Amino acid sequence: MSMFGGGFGGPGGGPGSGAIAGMGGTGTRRQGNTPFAGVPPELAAGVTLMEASEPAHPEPEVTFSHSPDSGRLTLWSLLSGRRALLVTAAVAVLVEALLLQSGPYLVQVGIDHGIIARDVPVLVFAAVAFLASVALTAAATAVRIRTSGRLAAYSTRDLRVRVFTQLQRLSLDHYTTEKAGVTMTRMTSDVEALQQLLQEGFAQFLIHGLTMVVVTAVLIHYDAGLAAITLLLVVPPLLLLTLWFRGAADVGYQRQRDTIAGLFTHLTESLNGVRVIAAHNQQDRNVIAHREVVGAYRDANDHTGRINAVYGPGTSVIGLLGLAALLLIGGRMVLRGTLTIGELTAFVLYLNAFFQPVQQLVQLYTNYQQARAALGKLRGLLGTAPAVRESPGARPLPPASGGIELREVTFGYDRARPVLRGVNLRIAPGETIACVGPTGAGKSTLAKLVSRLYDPDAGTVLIDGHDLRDVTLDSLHRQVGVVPQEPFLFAGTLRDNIAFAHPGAPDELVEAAVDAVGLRDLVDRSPGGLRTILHERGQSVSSGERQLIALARVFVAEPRVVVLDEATSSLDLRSELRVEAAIQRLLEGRTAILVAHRLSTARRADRVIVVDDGDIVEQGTHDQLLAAGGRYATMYATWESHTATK
Ligand SMILES: Nc1ncnc2c1ncn2[C@@H]1O[C@H](COP(=O)(O)OP(=O)(O)OP(=O)(O)O)[C@@H](O)[C@H]1O
Repeated sequence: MSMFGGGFGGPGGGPGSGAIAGMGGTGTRRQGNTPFAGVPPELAAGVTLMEASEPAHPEPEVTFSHSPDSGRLTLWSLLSGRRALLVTAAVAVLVEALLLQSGPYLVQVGIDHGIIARDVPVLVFAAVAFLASVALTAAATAVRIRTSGRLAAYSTRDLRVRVFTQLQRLSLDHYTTEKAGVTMTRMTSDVEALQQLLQEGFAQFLIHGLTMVVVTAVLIHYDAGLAAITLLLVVPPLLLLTLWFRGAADVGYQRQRDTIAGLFTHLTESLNGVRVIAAHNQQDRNVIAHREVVGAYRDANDHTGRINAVYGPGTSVIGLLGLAALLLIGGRMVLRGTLTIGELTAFVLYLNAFFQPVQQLVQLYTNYQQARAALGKLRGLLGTAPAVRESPGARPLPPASGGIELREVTFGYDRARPVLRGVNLRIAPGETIACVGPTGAGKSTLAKLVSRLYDPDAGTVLIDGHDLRDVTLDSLHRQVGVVPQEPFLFAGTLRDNIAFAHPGAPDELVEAAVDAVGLRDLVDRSPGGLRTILHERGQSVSSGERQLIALARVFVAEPRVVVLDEATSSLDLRSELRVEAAIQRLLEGRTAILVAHRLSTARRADRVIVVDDGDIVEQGTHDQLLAAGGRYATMYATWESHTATK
């Protein structure tokens, strides 16, 4: 499915139309010559059969809310949501760990009471019991892998949705400070590190931990003296080595997380800027830069590899030395007749069983460290409060007539350096205001405050007398439409993009938007009409067409107020005239704030305001300002002479 409500199937592919039929664009809008033209008659029977065996995919229960993420993210919070799976996995782990320890005991029984005592039935019993324990262990392992796999899959699915919801909730300031690559790392490798721990790590950790406890108890039961000597020989050096490893691994895995975030950051930036890089012949430099970030990641991996290379073989050597000591001491006890051959064999096997988990635990510890580092980063992201928050008592904005007021508004991206200072402005319902001024003066910032992408540091922005902070964000965004400076198109159909803000929009409204903004040509030229698939970020349409699609999108959303940040990229004269005509049509009967980069747009507005030095320095109609001979008049004269020479 596409990310839009209608999907490729468009409005017809709603619930109940079936997965495959939905892909084909069910209902009245199928087109005979498109790739999604529906199911050919000769395949219909097969498709019905397949649909019958399709599992049900109910509508997802996820709902979006602007309220901050509640609850602290912990490993337990990830697991506790599915208690039945958790209990089943825990029981399977317990059974598996206990069954695994029956092997050496059965070998001892077979040797001492079967072979040495020449008792064939006991030998057969020991062998059959061994087989049965192997079969039962396999069954318990299968149940454990299945349940822990499901547990991990469901928990990380929930976590991904939770993090994604938070990403949707965060306001613009977060995205200007946080790099996209870092966010990508949170959603990919950090979540995967947790998934790995939940899927295998925890179960293995429990199995090996239990094994070590059981084995110690069994060794003491066989011969407390021998167990004490052997364990005293191996446990202290093992403990020292483990303590060293813990400290070194903490640093190593943190470094690994940071360097992979750097790698993703460079990758996403390079992909987004691929055209600029090619146009400026910077591929060489970019490859070198990428080599550096990949190199940092390689160094971090190399570092953790070196630590593991010391710890892994180190524990092996300690284990083997322990075995050698056991052979020597235990062998002498057998010779003295205080220990049987079978007991010594079981002792050797159990000691081996004690060391294998140690090796595994090392691996698990590294896995745990990675997951812990990831958890910390994800917790930070989930705990970030959006700068623009819905107040607890927020009420829906009633249908607005569109009167806007800025009262003593002061705002700065950095509070210490305000971009706007004590701005006052009243806009009557239905009035079009053009905002002009030198670059960096704060025009777009003013527009962003009206659409509540940021909140003022001081003062108030009101719509129909309601402070924007007192109304719900949903109701505000429904009534205030925004056309950004650089329109963003999603991969999907032309229709999906036009009806983005209102996926269920009737066809008549979408068609009206197409005609109103002058997109009819493009629709008629495209092979699939409105169902033509656009490439990611609208790469397959021209920049003028992208602007028209963005205007059509707002037309379909039918807001009362339009905030339009005019694109700075220049178009050819014909496209520019088309965009200007589209803007005129879009603004009919609506309150509008235009950030005008072309003074031809300003000329047509009801009122022009000149923003400079953090405030409105002039305002009036185009003619009034020209007559006043102030800044606007100078700007206009410069603009006119410039366009005349073009
Ligand atoms: N996200 C941001 N973080 C920090 N500073 C910002 C941010 N966005 C804009 N600024 C700064 O705020 C000031 C006003 O920017 P704004 O985009 O409002 O200017 P503008 O008048 O719309 O300019 P232009 O005509 O070039 O679009 C500039 O100095 C700019 O560098």
